[in-house]
Amino acid sequence: MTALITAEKLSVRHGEATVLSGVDFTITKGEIVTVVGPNGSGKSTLIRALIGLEPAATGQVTRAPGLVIGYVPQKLHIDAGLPITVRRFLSLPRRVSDAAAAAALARTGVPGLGSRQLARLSGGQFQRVLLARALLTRPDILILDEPTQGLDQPGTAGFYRLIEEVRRETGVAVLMVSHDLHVVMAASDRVVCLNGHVCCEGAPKVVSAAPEYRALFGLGTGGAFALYRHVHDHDHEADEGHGHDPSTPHAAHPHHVHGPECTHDHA
Ligand SMILES: Nc1ncnc2c1ncn2[C@@H]1O[C@H](COP(=O)(O)OP(=O)(O)OP(=O)(O)O)[C@@H](O)[C@H]1O
Repeated sequence: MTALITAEKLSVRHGEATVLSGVDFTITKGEIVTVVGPNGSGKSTLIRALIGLEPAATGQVTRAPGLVIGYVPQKLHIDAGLPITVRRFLSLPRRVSDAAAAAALARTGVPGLGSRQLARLSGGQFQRVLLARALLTRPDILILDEPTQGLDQPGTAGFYRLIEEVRRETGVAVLMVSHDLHVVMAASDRVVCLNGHVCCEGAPKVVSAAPEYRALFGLGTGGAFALYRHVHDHDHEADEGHGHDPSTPHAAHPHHVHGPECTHDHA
């Protein structure tokens, strides 16, 4: 397995505050990994540190040589008064041919939008245009910070299906931050739960086979809430032996599934 990005014992500080501590993380070629966790748990910070936009206070981040990253940030403010068409936007910062632009828009399910004003797109169309622009760089890894924010449920499910198709066709790895817990569980190879440190991680299919998972996810939004209320009742000290190796995922132990109650520190 080729590691594209690896973090070892990564800590990140914002001023006096330690936002992330002791994070070990790896994503390999073609994997879809989703980071979940409560607001302020450091998800965007982790993404930015992995890309190199935030310095590590301690530990280190290693990226494969020549790695091409297609990054879609959490917030991209487009001034409603800024006259820019989708076609021109796709050529920023690097010019792409009309054929390539049209193909990328078709691939992401928004063919023929090229002449539209960027500021006038719907939320779902805009996310697909952002994805099209990221794909035009032929990335080894797509990094998407809450790509379905503001989309309705069908829009969200459709976006994840698209990501999966693109991965299948191109072999691109995908690292996402998401709050859409139901879809995340269905659409990710691996889920990492963050709360200042990695609380738990593992293959969703292992988690989804567990009765505890069904109790959490079979209840509509109640299930999602239950996930966030979960009491993290195990001792991390006792876990040190298997750490966060995805081959022995925390998620193999259903009671390890997620939750802000896992507020204790590894340090
Ligand atoms: N540039 C910054 N300067 C100071 N503090 C920051 C900065 N960026 C983020 N923080 C703080 O770091 C913590 C983690 O923020 P981060 O955006 O990584 O969380 P998140 O898990 O992505 O949250 P959300 O789900 O709300 O998007 C928060 O307490 C936030 O206030």
